[in-house]
Amino acid sequence: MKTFESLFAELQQTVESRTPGSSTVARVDAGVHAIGKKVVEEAAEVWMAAEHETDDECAEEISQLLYHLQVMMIAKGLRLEDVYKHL
Ligand SMILES: N=c1c2ncn([C@@H]3O[C@H](COP(=O)(O)OP(=O)(O)OP(=O)(O)O)[C@@H](O)[C@H]3O)c2ncn1[C@@H]1O[C@H](COP(=O)(O)O)[C@@H](O)[C@H]1O
Repeated sequence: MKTFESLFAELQQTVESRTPGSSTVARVDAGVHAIGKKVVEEAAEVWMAAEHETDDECAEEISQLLYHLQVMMIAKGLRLEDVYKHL
């Protein structure tokens, strides 16, 4: 099973190597404005799922939000430690 750390390492590698066909590369290339819109959209979907959907559907929306937050971190050149130091 993937973890937050293992997904981040995978995405960093995918973007660094510019893996052909990767949606993550395309999202990073689209820039922080587009990524930010996705973060807000996914956050709203988490909220709606928490209120109106099953726990598993809510968990899936949370996983998508985490993914898009990681895409934002990579687009900004942020490392896990840059975020963790604020936790
Ligand atoms: N974990 C994820 C992941 N979570 C969410 N998403 C993306 O976020 C979308 C979910 O958003 P929506 O529900 O809004 O779906 P949508 O409306 O089709 O979204 P858009 O594509 O239009 O933005 C999915 O369709 C995926 O494109 C992800 N895309 C990739 N990953 C993982 O990232 C890794 C690299 O993926 P690639 O870059 O695609 O090779 C792989 O391990 C993937 O499993």
